[in-house]
Amino acid sequence: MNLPHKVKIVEVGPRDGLQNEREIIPAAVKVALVDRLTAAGFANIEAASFVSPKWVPQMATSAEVMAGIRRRPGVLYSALAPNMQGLEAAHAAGVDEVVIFGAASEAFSQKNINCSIAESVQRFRPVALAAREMGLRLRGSISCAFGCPYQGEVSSDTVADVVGRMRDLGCDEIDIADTIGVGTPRQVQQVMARAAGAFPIAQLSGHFHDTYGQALANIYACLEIGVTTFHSSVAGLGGCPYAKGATGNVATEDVLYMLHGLGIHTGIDLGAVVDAGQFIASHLGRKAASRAGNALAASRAAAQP
Ligand SMILES: CC(C)(COP(=O)([O-])OP(=O)([O-])OC[C@H]1O[C@@H](n2cnc3c(N)ncnc32)[C@H](O)[C@@H]1OP(=O)([O-])[O-])[C@@H](O)C(=O)NCCC(=O)NCCSC(=O)C[C@@](C)(O)CC(=O)[O-]
Repeated sequence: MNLPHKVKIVEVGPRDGLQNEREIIPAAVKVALVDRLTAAGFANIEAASFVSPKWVPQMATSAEVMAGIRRRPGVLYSALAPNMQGLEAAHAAGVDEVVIFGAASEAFSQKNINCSIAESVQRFRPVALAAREMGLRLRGSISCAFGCPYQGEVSSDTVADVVGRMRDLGCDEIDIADTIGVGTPRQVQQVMARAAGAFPIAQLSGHFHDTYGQALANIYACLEIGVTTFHSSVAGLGGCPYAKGATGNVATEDVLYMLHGLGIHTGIDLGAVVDAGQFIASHLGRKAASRAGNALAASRAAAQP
């Protein structure tokens, strides 16, 4: 089986990773995290979210975060924007890419963005048009592509249908998200292959939460069928406030350890990501949820005189 030589990792820790934290994290800590991730070599960092602060209070400091970070030329800084209000705030804050986020589950769509799938597409249409006029890159994200915490099964037909709608809105990239981490490798290949019938596989990305410990296997399964973009979260941070019980995204350190071990180029310095993971974990007062990150940090500490 031929695996790709190069993979793009979108670091989503500062947004997906932190949005679910109960204690409000100072903007300066978020800025320091994004700066560390920039220095580690990511080409794309999801740094902020311009959603209603009543819905996700942790993301209320997004404009402050965007204003504080040290940008490296060529790096894409992304943010969620569910509606025109979010888009305008994201544009004013200087994001490079906005993410419209829908779902393949009607129940989740209602819980997360307070509207049906069809209504969400109507809401995204002016956002997509305006984002184009503003010269912003546009990404679409589809939650619950492998299962839903409210309605259970989700069909691959529905995923492909939503992919088609996101494509018609002009998305440059579309994320197929396992919000609650229930997908398994063969299912993931089937859903991705259906999605690739509606949108080029080179512009699809896999966004896996690791709730059931399947995320690395699912990424490997995606590599086998030609997916080359994945999302991950430093220190395995994360969870969705509207998907109770869902744990964090797959840890970036674990993904990098696997990809580099496979000889796949990412352009990212794993050691610097381990440092970033230890930094944010220590701020949050708990151990990082990355097996490779913690092992590398421990072996480094053991090697010190
Ligand atoms: C979509 C809405 C706004 C609809 O929420 P709504 O209540 O139907 O909206 P509304 O238009 O009636 O507005 C209600 C209030 O929110 C304000 N408002 C409205 N929009 C904004 C905005 N953009 N920025 C700031 N404020 C905003 C608006 O001004 C108003 O304020 P009020 O008049 O009551 O004072 C809401 O449901 C929402 O913000 N949802 C976001 C939920 C969310 O962020 N979830 C987590 C991200 S998705 C995710 O994590 C999944 C993903 C992407 O990672 C992939 C995966 O793993 O599945």
